[in-house]
Amino acid sequence: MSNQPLKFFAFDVTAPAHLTAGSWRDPEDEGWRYTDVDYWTDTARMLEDACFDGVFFADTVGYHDVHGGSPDAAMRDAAQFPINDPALVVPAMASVTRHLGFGVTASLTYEQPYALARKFSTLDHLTAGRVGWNIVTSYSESAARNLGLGTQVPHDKRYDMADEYLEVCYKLWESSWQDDAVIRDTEAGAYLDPRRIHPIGHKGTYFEVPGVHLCQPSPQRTPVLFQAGASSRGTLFAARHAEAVFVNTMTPELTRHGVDRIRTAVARAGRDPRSVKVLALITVIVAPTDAQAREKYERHLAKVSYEGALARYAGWTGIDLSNVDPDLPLQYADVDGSRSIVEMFSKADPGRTWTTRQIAEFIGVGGTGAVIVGSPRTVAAELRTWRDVADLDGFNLSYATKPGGWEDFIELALPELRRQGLARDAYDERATTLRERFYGAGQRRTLPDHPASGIRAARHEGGQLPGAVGALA
Ligand SMILES: Cc1cc2nc3c(=O)[nH]c(=O)nc-3n(C[C@H](O)[C@H](O)[C@H](O)COP(=O)(O)O)c2cc1C
Repeated sequence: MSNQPLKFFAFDVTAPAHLTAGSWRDPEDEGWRYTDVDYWTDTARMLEDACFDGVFFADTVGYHDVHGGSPDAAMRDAAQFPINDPALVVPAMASVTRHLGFGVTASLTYEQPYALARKFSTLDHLTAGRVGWNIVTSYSESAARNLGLGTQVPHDKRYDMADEYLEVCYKLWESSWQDDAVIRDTEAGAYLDPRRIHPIGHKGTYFEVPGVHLCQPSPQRTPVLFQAGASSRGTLFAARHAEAVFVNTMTPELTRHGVDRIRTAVARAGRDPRSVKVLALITVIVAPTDAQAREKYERHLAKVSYEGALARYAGWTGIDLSNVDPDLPLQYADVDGSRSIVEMFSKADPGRTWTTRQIAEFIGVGGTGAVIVGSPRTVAAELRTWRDVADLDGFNLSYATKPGGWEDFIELALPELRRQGLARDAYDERATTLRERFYGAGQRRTLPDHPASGIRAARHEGGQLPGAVGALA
C-alpha cells in the first residue's frame, strides 16, 4: 500500500455527457460546451490550480446502437454521442498549463501503429512530455462496421494483435532515432544526420513496418501507457505493457481482488508489481454536510435516464437488455465487447446476482464506478478506506454534472484531503513530465523492467544498431 498522496485525474470525454445518464438535463451542467475550446482551456486551468495530476479522456470510435437494435436511446440521452476526438483538444489545454498531464484513450484496432505512433509523438512534443495513452482495443460493433471491418475482431485476438502493435510502437519511439540525430549543421548543410536514424525493419504476424519513425524523439519517447481492460486476456496485456491501470469499482473489497490479480500478473511478467499504478473510477458527490450531499445525490438520481444507462451497458458489452424482464437475475456470458463489465455484474461477487434494473441504477450515476456521497470528512474517510483496502494509487474522478462535480470536489473535499495528507498542495517542480509524476523526477523514460526499455537497450545501449538510412557526405 502506498503512503504517498493520492493521484487525482479528472475523467472526461469530448462529448456532451459521459457516465451519468441524463447529466445534460441538469441546468447546472455544461457538458454541451464540449465544442468550445474555451471550455477545455478553462477546465485545464481549474484542474492545474487544484494540482490535479491530469485529465483522462475516454473515447470511442463507435456509437451505442445495441440497445433495442438501434442508436435511438443513445442519441436521445446523448450517451457518449456525439463525440469529438479528444487528442485534438489536448494541445490547447497544454498551452495554458505547465504541469497537468493528459491521458488520451485511443483504439489500436482501427489505426495502423505507424500513424498512431506519430500522433502520440506529436502530442508528447506539444505537451512537453505530459501525455499518456490509454490503450484500448475497442468494444464496439458499430466501430467495426463503420471502419471497414464488417464485424469486430474476436476479443482475445484483439489483444494478440495489440501485443505486436505495442512492439512496433516501441521500435518506432525508442529505437528508430538516436537522441543526437537532429544536428541543424548549417555548414554541412544537414538538418539531420541520416546515420542516426534507423529503419525498424518490423515484419510480424499482423504488421509490417520496414521504415523509420516520422517524428524526432519527444521528451518521453514512449507516452505513459495506461490500460483498462480487466478480462483474463486484458490483464495479461496490462501486465506486459501498462504503467498504470484504470479499474472499475463496486466495493473496496471486490476492487482489491482485481488489483491483486493485476499485481500478481505484473510480477509474473517479470516486472515490479508496485511500479504499475492503479487508478480507480470514482464519482464523489460532496457538500458541506452529509445530509446536503445526500440531497444533492437524490437530485441527480431523479434525473437519471434508465434507457440511457442501458444504452451504455449494451454498447459497452454488446448485450441488449431491452427485452429482458427488468427484475430477472442475469448470468455471465462471454462477449466480444467488454468482458470485464459483464464480469462485474455477474461473477465478481459470487454472493450476489444482478437484474437489469439494478444494473441501470448502478450505472446511472458515474457508470461502472462507485459513488461516494458525503461531507468533506466523510469523503476523506471513504477515499482513505478505498486506498487502504483496495491498494490504490489514486482516482479517476467522474462527475454527475460538470464542471460542478469537480468544482465541489476542489472547493470542499480537497482542503480536507490535504489536511489529512491524502492530497498534494503543490507540484514537484522538478518532475515536469507525466512519467515523472508517477515515478519521480528524472524518470522520463520507461523503467528498466518495461519492454520498451528492452527495445531501447537492444538497439542503442548494446551498440547493435540496425542499418542506417544513408550516410552524411
Ligand atoms: C474504467 C474503464 C474505462 C474505460 N474506458 C474506455 C474508453 O474510453 N474507450 C474504450 O474503447 N474502452 C474503454 N474501456 C474498455 C477497456 O479498455 C477494454 O477495451 C474493454 O473493457 C475490453 O477489454 P476487457 O474485455 O479486457 O475488459 C474502459 C474500461 C474501464 C474499466
